[in-house]
Amino acid sequence: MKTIDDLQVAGKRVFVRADLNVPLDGTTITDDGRIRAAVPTIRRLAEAGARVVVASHLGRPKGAPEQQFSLAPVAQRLGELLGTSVGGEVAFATDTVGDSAKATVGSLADGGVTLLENLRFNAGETSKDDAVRGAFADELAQLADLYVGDGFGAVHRKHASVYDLPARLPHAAGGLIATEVGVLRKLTEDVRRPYAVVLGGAKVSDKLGVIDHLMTKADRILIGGGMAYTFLKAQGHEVGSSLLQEDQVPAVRGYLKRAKELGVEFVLPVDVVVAPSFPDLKAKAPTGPETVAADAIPAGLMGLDIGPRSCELYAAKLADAATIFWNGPMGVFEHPDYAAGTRAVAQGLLDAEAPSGGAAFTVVGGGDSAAAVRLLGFDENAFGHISTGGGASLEYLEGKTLPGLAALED
Ligand SMILES: Nc1ncnc2c1ncn2[C@@H]1O[C@H](COP(=O)(O)OP(=O)(O)O)[C@@H](O)[C@H]1O
Ligand SMILES: O=C(OP(=O)(O)O)[C@H](O)COP(=O)(O)O
Repeated sequence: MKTIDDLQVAGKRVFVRADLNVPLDGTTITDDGRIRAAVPTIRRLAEAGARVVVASHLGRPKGAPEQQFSLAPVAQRLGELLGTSVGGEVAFATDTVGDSAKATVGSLADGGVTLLENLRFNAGETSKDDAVRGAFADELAQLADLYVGDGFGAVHRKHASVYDLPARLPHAAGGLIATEVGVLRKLTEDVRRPYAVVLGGAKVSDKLGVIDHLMTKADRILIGGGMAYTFLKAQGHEVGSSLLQEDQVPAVRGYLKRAKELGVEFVLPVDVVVAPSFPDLKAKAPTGPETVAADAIPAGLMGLDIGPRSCELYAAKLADAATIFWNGPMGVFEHPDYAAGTRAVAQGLLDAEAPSGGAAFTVVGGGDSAAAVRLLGFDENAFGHISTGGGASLEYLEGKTLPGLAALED
């Protein structure tokens, strides 16, 4: 893979595919970790005299503009973080390949930075049809002379800006991708054991598939968050109105059976925190949740965090691990009533000590997991590595060819 050093960028329009998919509360960015992670590559390009065209997705709009997913607040924050290297300002294009994008890119001076509007406002970005994606990539290619792939969190997506565009322009990998791959590679080689993997979050259908592979690598797999209820259902328990991937229940039953054969330990919640409905994350008003046994979730109630006994169990299962990979919050940590499980697991990572002595090597992956660690007040430097990609790092660990990495190869 070429790096930025292999490109002559001065005076050239350089398209940087970043992952600036940050959590928002209205138009307020609640955690800017992914923007901070994107800054070094953008700054280097700008300081080398490139005209930098930054692009990203945010959330999952359905191929048309939706104001709540606008990247406008991100442009402002990116300008603040880049500071003097761009005069504190990043020009924002209110579309991706339309008049605003053409005009903004056209008026860039050497060393200037622009951010395009959300790539997913265009159906071509995520289309499964190669020709439709290709046509959108052709339009994007008109905006740039060179391509730098640096959106690690999206490299597992076969999307136009990630996969098709680099085929149309001279390309290189940015510094963030190089760092992420460098660290995660360690987890695919000889890991120190016991190796524990913690999985949670809400992207259940996306991430259940990786368990098949993780079972051949990890000694223990701890399941929480929205992921837990498909497992509890597979064990024959009712899960009320909790997040459930019904069509995956048979597959999960298979994982549990195979894990026994392989001697891999699955750790599931023994109790869960439930409420009648999903909490209002804006108001953050107390919701009066109750804790119930995981095998006795009442009909109509929704599991929103692992319970206190599960927190203790998970901490104990992490305590003697030598290597830990964690993706996905244990509960709806954005609301204080459902943050305890995520806090317990984060603390568990920090307290873990390998049987041979010394702190465990810990990796936290995922936009929300990384945000949770910071928002709950943990020092991000206390972890071995905080990856900007959740699904991306899981698929990397699986040994899959990731479209956004394959496309950067020569
Ligand atoms: N039991 C649950 N029910 C619904 N959503 C949940 C539950 N537990 C966690 N979540 C949500 O999962 C989201 C993060 O999931 P995900 O995107 O998969 O993680 P990451 O971004 O770290 O990869 C958070 O917004 C959190 O509120
Ligand atoms: O947030 C992301 O992934 P993650 O939640 O797995 O860390 C990336 O920005 C990818 O987003 P997507 O899962 O909507 O393609």
